[in-house]
Amino acid sequence: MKQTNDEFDKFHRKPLQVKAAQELLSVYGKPGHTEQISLQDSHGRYLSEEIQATHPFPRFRRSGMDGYAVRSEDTAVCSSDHMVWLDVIDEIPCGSVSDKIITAGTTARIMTGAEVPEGADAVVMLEMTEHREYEGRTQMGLKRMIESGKNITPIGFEVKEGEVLLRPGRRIHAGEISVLASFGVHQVSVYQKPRIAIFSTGSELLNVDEPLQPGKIRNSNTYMLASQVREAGGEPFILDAVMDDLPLAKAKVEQALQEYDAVVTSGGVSVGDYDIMGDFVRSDSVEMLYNKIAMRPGSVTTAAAKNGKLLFALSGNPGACFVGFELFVRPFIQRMLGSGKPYLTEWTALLDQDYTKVNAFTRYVRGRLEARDGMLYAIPAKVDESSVMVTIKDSDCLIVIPPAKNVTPAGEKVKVLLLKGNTL
Ligand SMILES: Nc1nc2c(c(=O)[nH]1)N[C@H]1C(S)=C(S)[C@@H](COP(=O)(O)OP(=O)(O)OC[C@H]3O[C@@H](n4cnc5c(N)ncnc54)[C@H](O)[C@@H]3O)O[C@H]1N2
Ligand code: MOO
Ligand SMILES: [Mg+2]
Repeated sequence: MKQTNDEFDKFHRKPLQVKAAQELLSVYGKPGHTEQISLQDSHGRYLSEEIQATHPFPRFRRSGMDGYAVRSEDTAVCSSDHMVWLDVIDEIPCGSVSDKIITAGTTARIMTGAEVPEGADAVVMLEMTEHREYEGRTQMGLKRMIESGKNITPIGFEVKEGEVLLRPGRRIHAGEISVLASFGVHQVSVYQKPRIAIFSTGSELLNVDEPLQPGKIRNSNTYMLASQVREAGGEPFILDAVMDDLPLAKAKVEQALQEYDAVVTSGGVSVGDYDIMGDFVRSDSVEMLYNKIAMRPGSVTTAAAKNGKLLFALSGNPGACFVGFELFVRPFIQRMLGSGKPYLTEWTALLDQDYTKVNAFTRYVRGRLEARDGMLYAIPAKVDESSVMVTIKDSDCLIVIPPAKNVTPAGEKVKVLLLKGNTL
């Protein structure tokens, strides 16, 4: 399905479907190098090793309550008018192991989390018991029958020995950290963060710390992309923006392609006189993969390869730049991190209101998800033009509107791609 450079010119581009373009890219970005880091530093990183349970968890019969370890059969005759008294033969704080065996007529005081002593098969809550000193012995009294197993967490209740707990490519969050800590994995093997070079093209761009000048704007795409790279699990390297100057951009991209795992640029991919990235990918310097996608925003989203590395030349329009990253760059980064699910998670929702724009291409409309009356609604942003920046921040999904000649009505089932909380 790959197209050659000659099949394209600036104005006659052959649009690829999003899926086809994603497939074309999918041969790039194999899981990369790994490194060992400390458990404390592993939050947000991607595991590169399989974690198996080296022991059952819990590893011993664990008391779930502060109370008394008993033999349930000793309590069989308990009732509201018959108190059974048991001799207290030990006290077991958490972290200690009793060397006593609970035999008929005896019990041991035990704390939550402590190992239940041999002989006992249940734990009685402290609040259910009474106490006395009787003929020089400390005794616990009980009026309720306790069934076997009560308040004891059995060995291996959570995890059996040898069970696979985490697989390579799993992003490490609080729950994973807890597993790693529990099994003593203090040095964690993770994939190195893919190193992604980012730069914007455009003579109109000012640095964020520069005062505004007539006709110019501050460069927001570079920082937005850097943030998206981080979110996707990569490490962004922000290079200085370049003016609309082809030789300059060419030198910069070629250099960056050697030094980084991939290069992401924004701007200059349309048909304008100064759209130099479009000219660059058509040059012999790189192998163009596509320069038109059947989608909106970002129809001019472009990609090229050189020596097995990828250049993602995204549109300069902020909305198109954002979507282009999520659909094409993010999966590449995710693949390098061993992720089995590199693409945004897809759900189905009901369109909250009529979507009136029509198009021959599939639209990825920024929007918000809301749950009402047990149904999930997708609410398109009020303004979703490709050139609009400010509503990106209010979006937690992309609503997929297939090519439509007419209004897409409220209540229609639509696919939504989750932008947040998409990690498992
Ligand atoms: N005659 C045509 N004109 C345009 C077409 C077309 O098909 N025929 N397509 C339009 C569409 S759709 C898009 S999308 C844009 C794509 O533009 P480029 O990718 O070439 O991007 P630029 O021309 O460089 O910039 C577009 C827009 O974005 C602003 N921009 C650029 N870089 C940044 C940045 N780093 N931070 C913030 N904003 C940025 C730039 O100032 C422009 O306003 O082309 C349409 N035109
Ligand atoms: O590339 Mo433009 O963003 O399709 O609208
Ligand atoms: Mg342009």
